[in-house]
Amino acid sequence: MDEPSSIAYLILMSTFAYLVFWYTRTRGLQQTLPLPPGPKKLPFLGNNLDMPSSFQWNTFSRWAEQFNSDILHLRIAGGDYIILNSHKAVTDLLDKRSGIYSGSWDCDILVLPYGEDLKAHRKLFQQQFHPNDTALHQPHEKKATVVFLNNLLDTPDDWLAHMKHMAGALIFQIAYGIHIKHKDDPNIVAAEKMMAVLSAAGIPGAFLVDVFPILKYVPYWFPGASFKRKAREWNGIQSATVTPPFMEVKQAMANGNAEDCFSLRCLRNVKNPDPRPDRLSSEEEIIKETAGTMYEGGADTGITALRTFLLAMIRFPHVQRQAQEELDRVVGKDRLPDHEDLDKDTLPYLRAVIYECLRWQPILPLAFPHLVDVDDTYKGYHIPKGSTVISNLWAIFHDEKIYGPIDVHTFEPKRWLLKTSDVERGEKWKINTNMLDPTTLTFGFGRRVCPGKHMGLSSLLINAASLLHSFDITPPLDEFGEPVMPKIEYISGMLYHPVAFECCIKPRSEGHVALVKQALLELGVGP
Ligand code: HEM
Repeated sequence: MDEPSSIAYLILMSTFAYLVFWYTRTRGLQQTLPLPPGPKKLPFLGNNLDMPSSFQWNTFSRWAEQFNSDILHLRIAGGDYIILNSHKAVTDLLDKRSGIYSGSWDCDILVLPYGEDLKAHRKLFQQQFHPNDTALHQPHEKKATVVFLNNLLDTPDDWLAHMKHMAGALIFQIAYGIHIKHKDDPNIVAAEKMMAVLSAAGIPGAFLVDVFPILKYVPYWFPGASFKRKAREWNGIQSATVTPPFMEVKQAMANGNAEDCFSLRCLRNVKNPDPRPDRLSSEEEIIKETAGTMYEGGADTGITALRTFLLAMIRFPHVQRQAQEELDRVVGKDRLPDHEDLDKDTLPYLRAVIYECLRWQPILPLAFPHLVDVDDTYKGYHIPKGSTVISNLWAIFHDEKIYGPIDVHTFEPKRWLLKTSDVERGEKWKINTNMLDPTTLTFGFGRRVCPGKHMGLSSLLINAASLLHSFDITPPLDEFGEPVMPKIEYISGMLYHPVAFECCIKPRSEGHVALVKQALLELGVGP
């Protein structure tokens, strides 16, 4: 061997020896490290019997206290589960180590896309649904809200149906450029059927499999495995829902009369389209699936948030009045609120109300499970590769160290506000930016953070502002004219929404009615 090649050989061998040493050392170290604490595991059964079937976040919080640890380990159906109960643990792992904590389950019944195509889906979102490009969603949000307000004027008791229609119509407009006018539009009917299958309220098993995806491997005949039959049903319905509207866009594009929308923007960039109008190339299939996830990810989450908002407005009338005073001062009575008004410096009280809704009753109390791709260590504990990592957002949102000293179980928007001396503008408050912004938790973490986050928040804000600007929201009256206050009761599920309740939604004045009618005319979106 000549000299240079023997040096190269030596370097190669020492690098190899070092890598072997490092690997065995870290593997050895990891395997000697304990798992995070948690309830005692039974042979074969692990923690299966410890798991409550509802409101799991309360049990996780109790265990965190009992084991004095913000990170817990459970073994359920043979799978490893890591439960994170503090903001620090969630940020350290899911945000800072997002590169290895962003895996996903290939789970049949999950609301959102999982599997190999995930990266392609996210790329399309990044390219064609960018947070700075508000033109793709805000004008449609405004229109959908005005139609919603008008429907409330006509049949206020049907508020939930109107809300669902508004959320569905908005997504169809943005995803496919399709104008949904009637509540029995076949697209909406199909989409609602799809979401009904997913509704955790009706299918506790489905909720459990979302949170504990390993359960999907239990056999069909297993007692309680009815969610598996639902999953089959779901696959068929999902395809029947997302294919027709996408084919409409492809056809309209070929005819040269497609409206600007997410699908069209993506289709324009396709390198290898299938020339047949009723077929899709693999590239087009990915766009179809991605557009489909907009409804799955964006419709029910937004409705859940608005339902909590309405409930809070009924239960806390003084909060409603303060928000209306702010809207009257900033927006006035001659126009409806616009997106430009929704900045946290412009309507700080409204912003505080929305933040408080997101915190008080989190839309997804356990966020979405992530998978860890490799063995890891945290706080001296071993985190096994393949563990499902669950963030207990409920615990974080009710952590007194973060959201105290005002009682964290009380609905109190003032916890978000600081007094200001800007008396000239009539401002009393500004948002306390030192308080942990709930939108950094509500929409998930790291590489998997919700790609519709910007739209989710802006649509929630414009709806809340417009509702309070035009209407008074009060409890229903009984036969003696006495108010019947709805209870603060929630249904345990992946999406956390209140038990059905009634409310009175009345226009604040004739002037407010006229404003809605006028806006409807101006936007050219007659009922
Ligand atoms: C208030 C409204 C919304 C909430 C609370 C919400 C929340 C979430 C959460 C928690 C996740 C999982 C993030 C993670 O794994 O860490 C997610 C993912 C997702 N969201 Fe949203 N979202 C909302 C609105 C929307 C909207 C309007 C759209 C689309 C137009 C959307 C589309 C999606 C999609 C496609 C995913 C899957 C992303 C992935 O798995 O990579 N969401 N959302």
